[in-house]
Amino acid sequence: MTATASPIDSDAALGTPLLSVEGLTIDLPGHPGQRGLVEDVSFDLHRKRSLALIGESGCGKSLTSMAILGLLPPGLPVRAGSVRFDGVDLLDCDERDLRRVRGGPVGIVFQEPMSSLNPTMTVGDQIAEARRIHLGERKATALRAAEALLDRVGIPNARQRIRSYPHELSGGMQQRVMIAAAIACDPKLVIADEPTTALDVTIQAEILELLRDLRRDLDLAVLLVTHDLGVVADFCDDVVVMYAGHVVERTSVRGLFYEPRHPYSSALLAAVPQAGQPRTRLTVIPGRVPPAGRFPAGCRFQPRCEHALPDQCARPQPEAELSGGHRTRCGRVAAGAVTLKGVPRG
Ligand SMILES: Nc1ncnc2c1ncn2[C@@H]1O[C@H](COP(=O)(O)OP(=O)(O)OP(=O)(O)O)[C@@H](O)[C@H]1O
Repeated sequence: MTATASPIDSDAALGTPLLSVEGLTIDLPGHPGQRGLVEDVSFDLHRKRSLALIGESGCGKSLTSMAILGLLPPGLPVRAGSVRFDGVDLLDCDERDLRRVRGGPVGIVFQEPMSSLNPTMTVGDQIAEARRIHLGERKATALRAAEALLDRVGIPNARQRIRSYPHELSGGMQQRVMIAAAIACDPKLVIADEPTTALDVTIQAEILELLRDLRRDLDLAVLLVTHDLGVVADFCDDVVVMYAGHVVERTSVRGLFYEPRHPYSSALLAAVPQAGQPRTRLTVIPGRVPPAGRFPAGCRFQPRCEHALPDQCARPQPEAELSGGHRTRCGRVAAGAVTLKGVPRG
């Protein structure tokens, strides 16, 4: 695995972020004000860049991405924070305003296309409907655009395929339709939550390639939710590592792979097989992510961390900024008491 993304860019050089999540906190239902499902999550995504939200299952990646567009399941309250997109705080928007954002300036691609596509409408009508709502196009114009979009995302015989229903397409083709719908109204940002996880490995690579081309051609910013570090290395510029609802590290992809600054990130990297390295036993992170409601005080990774000091790590760990905008939520790393291993260079 190679981290090919750009070196760490300073926030100042990149200008105002397109998306800025600040202090996002989501309560565990029935436990207001306690250790949240997602707590004090902050990150910036700049125009034309791609940022990965990574972490093991249950770390809060999906809740964070759903909260951005007001799509949290009912009963999950956002206690605090802001989500500024293009200057507007989406947490202050009502449902009507959010509908204008979703599928318009922000496209969404979910893991399971079948649960997002309408099974009773042809794929052409679904894409055309988005253009009619968001861009005010007439039906015939919108259908022509839908055909061009299906062609753009690599669906053969687009003229015929606009009349297909989702169940008549393979999983990979359905995901291409989802992507066509996501880019239908000239978005600035696409949020993709595990877009390739449900697909065969060969199809996964094709879908990632498609997303990469679209990102370049359409100047898109992409927020990618994934637990696949290979995808992160191939596709992303920046990365936010989440653990048990906290952001534990924020950096460039290069920063993460070569100079991780949180023991959890370093442990994640050690658990990935390295091509070209002699076969050795893979390191496993002992234990598992604590269930919601059982998060420990202070550093939530502390019970699984080989570098933890019980007294110190049970205290709150504020995020510390290191050189080049690299941020960690480990007080021991920030103080220089712990040195961590990344992947070998070369
Ligand atoms: N509706 C809900 N009510 C209570 N807890 C929930 C609800 N939805 C999610 N959670 C909990 O919130 C935590 C974060 O879930 P989330 O789906 O964001 O994790 P994730 O990192 O995206 O995991 P995965 O990779 O498996 O999708 C988990 O502990 C989950 O059990």
